[in-house]
Amino acid sequence: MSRAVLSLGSNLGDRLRYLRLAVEGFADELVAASPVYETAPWGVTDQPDFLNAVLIVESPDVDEWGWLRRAQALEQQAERIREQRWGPRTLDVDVVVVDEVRSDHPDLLLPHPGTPARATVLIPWLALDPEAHLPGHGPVSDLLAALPDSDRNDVHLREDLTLH
Ligand SMILES: Nc1ncnc2c1ncn2[C@@H]1O[C@H](COP(=O)(O)OP(=O)(O)OP(=O)(O)O)[C@@H](O)[C@H]1O
Ligand SMILES: Nc1nc2c(c(=O)[nH]1)N=C(CO)CN2
Repeated sequence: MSRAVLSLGSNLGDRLRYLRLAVEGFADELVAASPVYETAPWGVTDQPDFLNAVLIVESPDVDEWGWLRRAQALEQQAERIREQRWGPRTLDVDVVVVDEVRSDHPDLLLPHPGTPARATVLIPWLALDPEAHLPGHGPVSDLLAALPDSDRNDVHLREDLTLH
């Protein structure tokens, strides 16, 4: 049995449709889906706003590499073209954590190294699991509290949008 936290992001085309495509792709393993958030872009800031959300998925048959393969297959289905690091995309599915697994393989870094600094991941994750902790880093609520106000203020709940 493995349980993973996946982060979803889209800032091109019909953003909600792409996030829903990911949810449908994980329908058999879905434990919980977060609310949808509209977020200002970090990294490359000169690009459209993102929709971001987090899923918790669980399966007896899928290990961490299996979750990565599944994530990448869904990105492909979303006609994702990889052009620019941190640039616009129809669908980004990152594996944030898988249980307590640590990996320093460049194709699968676990926990995902961007997580502690990304309010766009921490806020939706906390909405699903207020007790969440990031292996090696501690409570997700503490990580979020350590970020600048401006990062938290860039993440806006979209109560009018749902993932299913
Ligand atoms: N935990 C992980 N989840 C998803 N992809 C990962 C992970 N760790 C390493 N990778 C690798 O990252 C590459 C994908 O990078 P991608 O283009 O999605 O980066 P990005 O989304 O622009 O940046 P970031 O990874 O910082 O969010 C793939 O080669 C993938 O194997
Ligand atoms: N707000 C926001 N900004 C981003 C995001 C994202 O998911 N949300 N993903 C990026 C590349 O992984 C780059 N910048």
